[in-house]
Amino acid sequence: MKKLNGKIVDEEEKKVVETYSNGVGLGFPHSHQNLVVGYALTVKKETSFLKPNFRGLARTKGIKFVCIDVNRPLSDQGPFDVVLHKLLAKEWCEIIEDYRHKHPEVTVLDPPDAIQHLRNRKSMLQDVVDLNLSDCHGKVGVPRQIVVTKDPSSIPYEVTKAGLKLPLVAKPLLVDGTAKSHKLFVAYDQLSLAKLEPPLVLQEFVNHGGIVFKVYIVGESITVVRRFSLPNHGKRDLSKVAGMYPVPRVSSYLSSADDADLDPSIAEHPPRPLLEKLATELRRRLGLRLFNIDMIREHGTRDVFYVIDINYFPGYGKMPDYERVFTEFLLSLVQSKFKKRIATLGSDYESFVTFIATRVGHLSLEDLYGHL
Ligand SMILES: Nc1ncnc2c1ncn2[C@@H]1O[C@H](COP(=O)(O)OP(=O)(O)OP(=O)(O)O)[C@@H](O)[C@H]1O
Ligand SMILES: O=P(O)(O)O[C@H]1[C@H](OP(=O)(O)O)[C@@H](OP(=O)(O)O)[C@@H](O)[C@@H](O)[C@@H]1OP(=O)(O)O
Ligand SMILES: [Mg+2]
Ligand SMILES: [Mg+2]
Repeated sequence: MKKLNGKIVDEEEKKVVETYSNGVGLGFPHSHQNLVVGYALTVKKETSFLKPNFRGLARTKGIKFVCIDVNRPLSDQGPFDVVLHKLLAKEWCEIIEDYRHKHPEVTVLDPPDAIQHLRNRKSMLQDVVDLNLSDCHGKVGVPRQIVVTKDPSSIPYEVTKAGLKLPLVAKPLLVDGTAKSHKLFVAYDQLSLAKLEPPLVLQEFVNHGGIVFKVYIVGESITVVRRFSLPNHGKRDLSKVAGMYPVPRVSSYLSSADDADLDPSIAEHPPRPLLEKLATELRRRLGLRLFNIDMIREHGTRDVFYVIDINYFPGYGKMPDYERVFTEFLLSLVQSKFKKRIATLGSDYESFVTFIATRVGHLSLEDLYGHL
């Protein structure tokens, strides 16, 4: 640790600051704006997301991250331009909701009730169902599933009634950030289903060639990575297999499947127009800007996809180039805020400011707007 500009910084962060301050790297113009981003994250998330490289790059663009003290009133802290948060406590949701209403000038990422929608594995997929994306360079649906809230002994009956085909993936209904909420099982026979612990969703297993596409959304940006997933089950194996098997967390591992030597018909990314449409619609319907979509391609097809999971503020630290993507995203939030301010002043004023800005090369639009 060393001191830089009066602040203690990590050696690695300092190196990044120096590199980008010398004009090497990103290629976006130097900015003099100061953007204060307050964050309320678990220590685990802070470590995996706010890595020195990212902090350093953001700093060169005038972005400062400030840790929110959840034990002190939020309005006494800051002032913030943006608040990033992923904490689960109910009290926190109330605090942040109240803060949003009292401070409409602050961009809160994202609204707590919209995040809450993703905390239930049924409601998280409902918007994909409603979207009915069937003719956009491919088809996107969700696997057939039922929700079981009580009486595990009734599960075999419910499964038969709904006509679900084995094997089934059993997932805890609520995703509450605990390790337990990520404990999944694949059930191969009706009897073992009765041993499961509700509340849960039972979802048909879809053969997909062992690859899952993680589609990361950061505002308008979409990044797709491939990860290893569960292998296909064969029809012949099915008659021999019984019981319930825990799902290993293979797809959470850092090792990406992007460089693996894969069958192109399995590895080919979902078509870009399909992803654009899906992301745009989900962003709007969910009212979220930071999430990821786990998608699989039905084995043997080219364009039939299933969304199996949507996560709020996922592990962006594992996303390639996330430092640049996030920095640009945070800067774009300020720009759109300025544009909104100008719009409220009327179109003549907007043309005037644009005219001045384009002629005063060394001043950025933000510098000018800052005086409004
Ligand atoms: N319906 C399905 N058919 C086939 N495989 C599935 C299905 N659902 C889940 N899987 C496999 O199980 C893994 C975990 O499932 P899922 O993503 O729903 O769980 P999660 O605990 O929410 O994971 P995350 O860590 O992404 O939040 C998937 O990445 C995929 O490999
Ligand atoms: O860090 P968090 O606690 O938010 O954990 C999230 C984890 O991110 P991490 O990689 O930073 O651990 C994510 O991994 P990726 O799929 O994006 O790889 C994913 O598993 C989320 O579902 C987890 O959120 P949760 O569902 O538990 O709330
Ligand atoms: Mg997942
Ligand atoms: Mg998940």
